[in-house]
Amino acid sequence: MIQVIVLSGPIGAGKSSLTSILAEHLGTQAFYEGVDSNPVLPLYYKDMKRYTFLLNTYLLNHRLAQINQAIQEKNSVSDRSIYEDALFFKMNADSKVADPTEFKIYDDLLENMMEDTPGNPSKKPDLLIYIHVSLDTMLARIKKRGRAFEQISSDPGLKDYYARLLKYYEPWYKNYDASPKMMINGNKLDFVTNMDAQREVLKEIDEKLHQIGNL
Ligand SMILES: Nc1ncnc2c1ncn2[C@@H]1O[C@H](COP(=O)(O)OP(=O)(O)O)[C@@H](O)[C@H]1O
Ligand SMILES: Nc1ncnc2c1ncn2[C@H]1C[C@H](O)[C@@H](COP(=O)(O)O)O1
Repeated sequence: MIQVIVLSGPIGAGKSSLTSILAEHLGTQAFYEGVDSNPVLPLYYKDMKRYTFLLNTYLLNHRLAQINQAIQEKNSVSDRSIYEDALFFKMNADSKVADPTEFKIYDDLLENMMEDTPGNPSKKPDLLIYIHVSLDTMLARIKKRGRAFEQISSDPGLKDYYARLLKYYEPWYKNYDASPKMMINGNKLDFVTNMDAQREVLKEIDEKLHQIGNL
């Protein structure tokens, strides 16, 4: 049986942290998006207009390869869904940072790639876990993690970018219908350092997995 769990949520929400906690709890394999090995990401943060299409093409290829691995495992956990890339791209197209035609071509390609085909396993996840955070939490976590190209201290314009990104997340989650979904309160629950909070989050996820019959 194929069971894939994917995390989703804004930058710094805690997706990678919860991915490793959950995979360890379930005794299953974790898949990470490989930020440090992504050659386009640092270029993107320097020049979003030029690199949005290339970054998303790179990510589409990378995430599809990862999905093909993840669907072979039982209850594998991935630290970001493929569907969120379109959210970033759409936001950039809406604000004229990216070309709307480029977005349309990307979006059609994504839809084609994710379409179920007879005789092949579905690439869609079995559960999407969304970590909700406020802008303050998001900014604090980005600062705490300290990835150089994400820091507002070196590029103050990123504050507005992060605020806009957050605004795109709420309707995105509301409209997401590719699989069952659930929301975790990433503001309230410090599942990284507080073991009670961690147990609470894992309990919520176990209950959801039982409910959808995947545990
Ligand atoms: N719920 C949480 N409570 C406290 N700190 C957190 C929480 N989630 C993540 N962090 C911290 O915030 C930073 C970003 O977390 P990370 O898991 O890398 O986020 P993401 O993968 O969503 O970008 C890390 O330093 C991590 O330890
Ligand atoms: N599709 C994307 N467009 C722009 N930037 C993206 C996209 N996917 C990921 N990113 C960025 C955001 C962060 O800087 C890193 C990693 O994301 P994280 O939420 O920290 O796991 O990549």
